[in-house]
Amino acid sequence: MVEQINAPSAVKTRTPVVVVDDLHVDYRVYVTGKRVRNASSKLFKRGRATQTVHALKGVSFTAYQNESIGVIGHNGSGKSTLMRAIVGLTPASKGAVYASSRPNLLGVGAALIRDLSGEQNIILGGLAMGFTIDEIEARRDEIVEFTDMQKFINMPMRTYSSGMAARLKFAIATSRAHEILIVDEALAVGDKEFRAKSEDRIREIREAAGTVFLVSHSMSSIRSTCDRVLWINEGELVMDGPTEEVVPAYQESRRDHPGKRERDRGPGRNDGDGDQT
Ligand SMILES: Nc1ncnc2c1ncn2[C@@H]1O[C@H](COP(=O)(O)OP(=O)(O)OP(=O)(O)O)[C@@H](O)[C@H]1O
Repeated sequence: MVEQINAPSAVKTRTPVVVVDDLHVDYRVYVTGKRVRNASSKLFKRGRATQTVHALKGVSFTAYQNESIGVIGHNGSGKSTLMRAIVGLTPASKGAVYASSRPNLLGVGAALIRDLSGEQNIILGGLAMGFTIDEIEARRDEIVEFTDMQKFINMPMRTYSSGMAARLKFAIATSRAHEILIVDEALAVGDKEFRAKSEDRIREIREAAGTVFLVSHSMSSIRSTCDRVLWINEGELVMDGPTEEVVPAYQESRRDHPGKRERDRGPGRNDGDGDQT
């Protein structure tokens, strides 16, 4: 599927890789201990009532090959839900997601084992991503070098800090070429130097004809990595456009609502107000 875009001097072609069409996601949450009416006996009895959280309310956009798309919005706005729906981990209540190939949510986390060493986890994570032992062996040195944890690579992962574990996870997951890669806050726990390296790698993936979604509260990461930004607010896509337009509009809205800035502050996160690391 190729969309033709008319330009004044030439006809440019862009290849859509993800189409999100009027996507709605509802979560049903049990409210424990709430009294619900028993219809047959007309008596009240203790039971479990459900409440619906309408996390996404009709989001639509098209992502194209070679784009690096930032996804921003304050806590609980629906960013992760959108990413999980794109990958297929969270079902749509209404609407649909179409993708030209299977999108990958960064994280071989589920495959990694805390009692194994970093080295053993590289093999395990590589196998989980479909590499053969020979292919893993060929990438091993580059993965270790990327983590910059040569001294710790034979120690059990349970001895790693959250930042070290995130480095290893990022290095393993991005050792493979991805057509559609989703990075959800993976950079938040890294230090400044690692974040810069990770951002370079995201750019490399994009240059190799990949499409990258980066969910982040760090406007500096978004600015240095993304050419387009989706701003999600209360489950709705409020703005979709060039980074240099969407980020200032988002920051301006937060200046008007300082309470949101406090809510978004969390460990390792930036609140989008500036270019902190
Ligand atoms: N598994 C779940 N069950 C019920 N409600 C959920 C679940 N996951 C998310 N929600 C709700 O859906 C809404 C959107 O959450 P989501 O995690 O997508 O937000 P987010 O923008 O990624 O937030 P953050 O920036 O804090 O990571 C929130 O109201 C949240 O409470």
